[in-house]
Amino acid sequence: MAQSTATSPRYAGFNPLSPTQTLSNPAMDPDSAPLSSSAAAATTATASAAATATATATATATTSAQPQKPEEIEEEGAPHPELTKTNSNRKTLSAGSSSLNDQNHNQIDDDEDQVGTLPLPLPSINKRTPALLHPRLIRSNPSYTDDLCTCCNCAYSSSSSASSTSSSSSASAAASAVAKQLARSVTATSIMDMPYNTSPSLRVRTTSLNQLKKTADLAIENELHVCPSVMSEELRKLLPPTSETVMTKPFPIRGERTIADCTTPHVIAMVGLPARGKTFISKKLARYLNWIGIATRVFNLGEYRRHATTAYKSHEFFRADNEEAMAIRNRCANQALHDSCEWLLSGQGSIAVFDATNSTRDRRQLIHDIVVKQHGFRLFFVESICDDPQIIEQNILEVKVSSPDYLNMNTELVVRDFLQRIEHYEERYQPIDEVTEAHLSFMKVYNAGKKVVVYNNEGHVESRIVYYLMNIHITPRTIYLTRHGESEYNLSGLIGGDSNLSARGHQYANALSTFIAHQQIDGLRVWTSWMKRAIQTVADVKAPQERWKALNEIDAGHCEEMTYEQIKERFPEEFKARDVNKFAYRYPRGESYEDLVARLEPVIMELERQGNVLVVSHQAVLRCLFAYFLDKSADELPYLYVPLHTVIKLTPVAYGCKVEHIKLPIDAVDTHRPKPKIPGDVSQPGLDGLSGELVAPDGVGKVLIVGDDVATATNGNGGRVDMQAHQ
Ligand SMILES: O=P(O)(O)OC[C@H]1O[C@@](CO)(OP(=O)(O)O)[C@@H](O)[C@@H]1O
Repeated sequence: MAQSTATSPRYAGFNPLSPTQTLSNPAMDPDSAPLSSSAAAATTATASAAATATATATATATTSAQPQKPEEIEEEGAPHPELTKTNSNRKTLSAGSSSLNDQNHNQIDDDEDQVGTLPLPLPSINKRTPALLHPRLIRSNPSYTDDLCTCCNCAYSSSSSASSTSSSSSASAAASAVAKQLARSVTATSIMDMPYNTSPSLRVRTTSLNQLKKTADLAIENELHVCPSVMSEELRKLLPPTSETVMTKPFPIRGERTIADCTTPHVIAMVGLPARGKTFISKKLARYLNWIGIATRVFNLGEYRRHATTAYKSHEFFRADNEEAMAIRNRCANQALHDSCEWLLSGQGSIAVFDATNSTRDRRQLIHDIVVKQHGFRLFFVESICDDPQIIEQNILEVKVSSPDYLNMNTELVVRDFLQRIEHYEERYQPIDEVTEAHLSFMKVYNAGKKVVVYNNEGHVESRIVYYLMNIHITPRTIYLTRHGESEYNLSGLIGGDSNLSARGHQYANALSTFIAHQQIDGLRVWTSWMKRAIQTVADVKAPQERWKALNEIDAGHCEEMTYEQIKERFPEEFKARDVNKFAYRYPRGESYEDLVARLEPVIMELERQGNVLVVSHQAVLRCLFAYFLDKSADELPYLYVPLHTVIKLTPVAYGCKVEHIKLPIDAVDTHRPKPKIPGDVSQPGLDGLSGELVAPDGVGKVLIVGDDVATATNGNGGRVDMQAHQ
């Protein structure tokens, strides 16, 4: 990724109060590294400070308020990829094909019908009950619009009660409605369906609600007939989590933080010409948001179109005057948007990413009308603008060539056809305009992150998205993950602690340095935890080294330096509870995997900014990092197989990651404890059957065994070793 010439201070001068900000990418800005100071030393950043915050308060929105017709089909989204490697067969694109077309603002609106059912496997929709909705959503429902609560003007009141004659009786009736909704949600839904019901504190709430469910009698229901603002603390705890009822801790854990921050569903709508990396951004963003605990799903219009028709024969399909195709495209766009909103309403997710070109003002207005006005959701546009022919070319060659649209087609023809497809879009493309579309909230990413503009940032979720997208890059690189060499505690089955390497652990340290030297990795940096076993493992690795406290192993609290058997014996209930929900389980006075993910977010952010990195850490920590790159769920994460004396090599490709497991030929104990069939059982073989075998679970990668010739080769001449500590 090209480096910006203007730099910004931490968070790139990002100021939510400023309506327009032009930000530089902080990728090489030492100040913006969350934990790293040494990263700064390595950067060649041309970091002048001060993001050019060209805050222009553009107040007048001249956008037409008339009902909009979806005039243009906004599809795009062939399979994606990281627009990375150069290709020797690369064709040069005509300069004209990549130019942005800011003209054609007077475009026709094609007709649109809201029909069209696609055979997509969408989840069944259970509407959220109002009690589970954010007040904004309740307000957006006509039956809840008129009367607000007399206590606090919240939306816990409604006009739905025909009997309400005064404001107080209206409030009481409304409270009653809410209580009924609550009771209904307790009985019929939904707490167990909440995406984050794994959080320990939610577990408490779930239990309470389940009890309530059992005993739900009139008395309890009556007690709930008050606005949450005046409800007792006790009662409020029983409410399903809404923005009013979730009490976050000073350092909230993942699930709680998520619910509190993301109570209002969001639609992230992509904007941009084809081959501008929109699908890449969508998928990567979704992976990140899911990993931090915000349930996110991508709705890719290209997939809808391919389900709807096999009519695509050539770029002619995308001509603006192709009425038949336009009708199909419009139907698909409407359906995808409709499904996004339904999915959010169902309560299954918090963020829907609408991956389409959305390249005209009218289309964006229509999206705004549906998402914001009709549903009361938040809407954030992410426009990817690219006039660098090389990036566009790479994108076409690496992603579009393998698109189902071009099965069995010669590469040259694909490139030609796709460039013509882009031209059809260019005829009508209208980049987001901060004057005529001043009511929108958006960011613009230029040339894969060289420059970023943020406008009307509305909140925390948007800020995180902006920050994340400012940090990712598409430069080819490789990340190596490995655990420390076998430790003395590993040998005796003790968890945690800070022991030294065993004799075999030292052998692994030698083998690792040899392996790394043989790889001849350009600009490699080495990150380790602060633990002795990790630091000893890279003693001979010749590359700049950094120590991250955030990479320390999971804190087992009272169970530190015990074997699993000892924990089972001394704390049987705790031991069992961990097996029941290993992701959410927090050791007494220690951490959970959920906590670990939160602790590791800055590491991921910094990893995204870096080039080649070797991370030497621990079993639980590496599971979390691995899960981010492989898009693994919270259920799978704590059981990912990360054996000792094995290097996991991750190479970004297309929209994902190539994974190689490279086992160096030094024996080690197996510390993997599979999920037992019976919680708390230490004798039974696990459910995943991984114990003792080096396999690449789920076929996610291949296992390579590096031969003795490499492992015993002499160390290469290494580079400078500079040590930095991170806290
Ligand atoms: O979450 P589980 O499966 O217990 O694995 C984490 C454990 O792995 C261990 C080894 O048992 O990690 P490591 O040796 O990599 O530091 C423990 O220290 C740690 O508590």
